[in-house]
Amino acid sequence: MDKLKIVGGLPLKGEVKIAGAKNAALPILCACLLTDQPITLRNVPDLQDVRTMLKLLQEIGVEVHFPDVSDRHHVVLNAANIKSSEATYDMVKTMRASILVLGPLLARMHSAKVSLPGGCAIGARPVDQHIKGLKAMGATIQIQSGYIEAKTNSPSGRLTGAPILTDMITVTGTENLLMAATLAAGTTILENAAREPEVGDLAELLVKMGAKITGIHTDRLVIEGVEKLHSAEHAIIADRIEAGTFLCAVAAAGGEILVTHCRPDTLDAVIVKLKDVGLEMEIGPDWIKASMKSRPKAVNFRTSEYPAFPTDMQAQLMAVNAVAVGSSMITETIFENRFMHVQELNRLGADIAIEGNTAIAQGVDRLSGAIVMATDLRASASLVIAGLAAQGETQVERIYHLDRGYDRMEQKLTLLGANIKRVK
Ligand SMILES: CC(=O)N[C@H]1[C@@H](OP(=O)(O)OP(=O)(O)OC[C@H]2O[C@@H](n3ccc(=O)[nH]c3=O)[C@H](O)[C@@H]2O)O[C@H](CO)[C@@H](O)[C@@H]1O
Ligand SMILES: C=C(OP(=O)(O)O)C(=O)O
Repeated sequence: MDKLKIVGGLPLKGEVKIAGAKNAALPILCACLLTDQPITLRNVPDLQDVRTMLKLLQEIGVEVHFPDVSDRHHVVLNAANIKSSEATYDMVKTMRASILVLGPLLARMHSAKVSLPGGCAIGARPVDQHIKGLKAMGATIQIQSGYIEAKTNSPSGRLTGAPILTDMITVTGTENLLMAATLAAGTTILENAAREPEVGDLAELLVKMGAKITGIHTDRLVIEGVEKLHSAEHAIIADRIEAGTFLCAVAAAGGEILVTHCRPDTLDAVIVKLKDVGLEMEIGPDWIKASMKSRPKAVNFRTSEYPAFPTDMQAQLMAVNAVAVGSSMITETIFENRFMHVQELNRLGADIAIEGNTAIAQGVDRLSGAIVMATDLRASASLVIAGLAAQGETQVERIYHLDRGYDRMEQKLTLLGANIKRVK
């Protein structure tokens, strides 16, 4: 298993180019299932979850073509010949986002069989709202031997548009129902829809494919179903979580970096907190110049749905608080078990205690390198940030979690002057 060795204490300096968003790429790759015509995608991040999704789509019968073999960010997908409507346990267990094939397969093929995702390190993460919404659209759904078995019932085979109000805001739930609704007969109204920029990016691609959607980027999506969707081209939106991760890295380790190819307008809540931390930022339309000349100041924050502070940035900003002047309270409201990094940060010398869904961090002068274990994707990123700020050598083990969601993180950090190496 690969690990990362980091010798910390060096300030970061240079330019870093942000990749396309994992959480937009995954649903957008699944959207190709909605049509028998090719979908051309650019700015696709080259990371493990995308490779897993492409493999799953190939198993289903999608042709995956890289027009330039040396460029994995430009992909053409063609789902003209779907041969299976199944996502197996083996695929779903490695990546929960595999559930995103359910809505499109059901809408286009009129049946689908998708393994029920289990819980994961950060929480139980049920998919009851996905199922409830598809049932409201006329699907019959049974849970059989760990699989969601879904089929449509109408004589035409199409789902039926319906009003759907989810019990909570769910990102992939909104995406699954949105994709299913594009091919349903009649109008679907998704109330309490997630407003994450990645949902908006998916909706924008669907409109390019011929879908009729209004209310994009709001919590009320109205979808008038059409009989067929068609070919389209789309560039995936920049990854706001990757950009935020590099901003936290410079806030913790010090230095001056230029973050390019990003979307600062999707990072408002993160930028507000990083300003309070003391990170100086100059912000352009698609770049952020960030410099940190002193020790960070501790900030309280609370995660919530977009546009509030994202849960996917909680662990990284906690690493900044770990080395900040003062104490902070960090409240996680989205997932019930997203503090697995606390114990590992404490192994590096941090002073963080957990009380219910709140972590209380007393900033320390310095962390000192140690062997730590990554437990999930963003926990890994927070350990890398802490390792960059720590004195001495840190080894981050189990970085397959990190590889799921970051496109070449250690190469990018090396270009910024960090001493970081992947060890096989
Ligand atoms: C691939 C992808 O885009 N992943 C993101 C997506 O995950 P994901 O879409 O899985 O997260 P959700 O927005 O669905 O989850 C939000 C909360 O709702 C609960 N819930 C959700 C659905 C459901 O049917 N029942 C239910 O109880 C979940 O357990 C969680 O507590 O949004 C999360 C919240 O911003 C992010 O951390 C993930 O990075
Ligand atoms: C939790 C995350 O991803 P996923 O939903 O794919 O597990 C994440 O990106 O931080």
